[in-house]
Amino acid sequence: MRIPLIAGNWKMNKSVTEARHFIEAVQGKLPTADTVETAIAAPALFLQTMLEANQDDVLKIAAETCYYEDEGAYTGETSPKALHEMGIPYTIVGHSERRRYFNETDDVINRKVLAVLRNGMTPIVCCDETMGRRETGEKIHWVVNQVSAALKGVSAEDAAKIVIAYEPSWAIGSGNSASSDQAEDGCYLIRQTLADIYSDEVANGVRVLYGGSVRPDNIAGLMTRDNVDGVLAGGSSLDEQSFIQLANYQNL
Ligand SMILES: O=C[C@H](O)COP(=O)(O)O
Repeated sequence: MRIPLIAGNWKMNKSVTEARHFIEAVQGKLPTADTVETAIAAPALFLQTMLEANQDDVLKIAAETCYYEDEGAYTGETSPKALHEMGIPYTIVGHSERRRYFNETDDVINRKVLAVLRNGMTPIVCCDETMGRRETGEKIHWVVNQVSAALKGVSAEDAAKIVIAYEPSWAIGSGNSASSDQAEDGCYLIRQTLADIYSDEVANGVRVLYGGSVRPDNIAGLMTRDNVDGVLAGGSSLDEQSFIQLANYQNL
């Protein structure tokens, strides 16, 4: 059984103080991890404060990115080794904003996936899709290529542990979520790609999330779909009450 994962991605928002207040506010209000797992990915400079405020340890504190080397002369980068040492379990890799604004290529994303796994963490690998490609029917190649490139050299054993997020660019921050049919299509395609690369067993164990304008008023419909195992929410994860609602979507 795949335990749903409701994850937030704060991007470059909030201050350290606001981050601490958020974590304090959600204590005791999130489902226990054996029913629905919850995570917030935040800028690296907030993580220690968030870990310290996370007294009940239900919420997973995650990173938004990291570098693909463990240490060395890479000014300004975040070490996956150091993240693991802090107790960070998840790191987002290959978000479309990293691809677009920081020129992350499939090769860089693949190296980061390998680095996150090598350091005992789980990558949340983001898979993008542009409106133009969706309309011209190129979606299949685009999604399949991104998943295949990101997982190059990843063993079946490691692949079984990863999380993949299907995040169409046209839905991110637009207020227009994919419909539940579109989300299911994208997540199914990713699972089929995993089955082709590895096996049905691996594909059926991997959690595939949908991301793009997920809100408390549309999460329940998305989560009814067979291949949608959770969400990666941006804007609606910034407010604690909204995130608590997302996490408790089964009661909405
Ligand atoms: O990682 C999260 C996605 O970029 C979605 O962001 P959004 O919920 O603000 O559309």
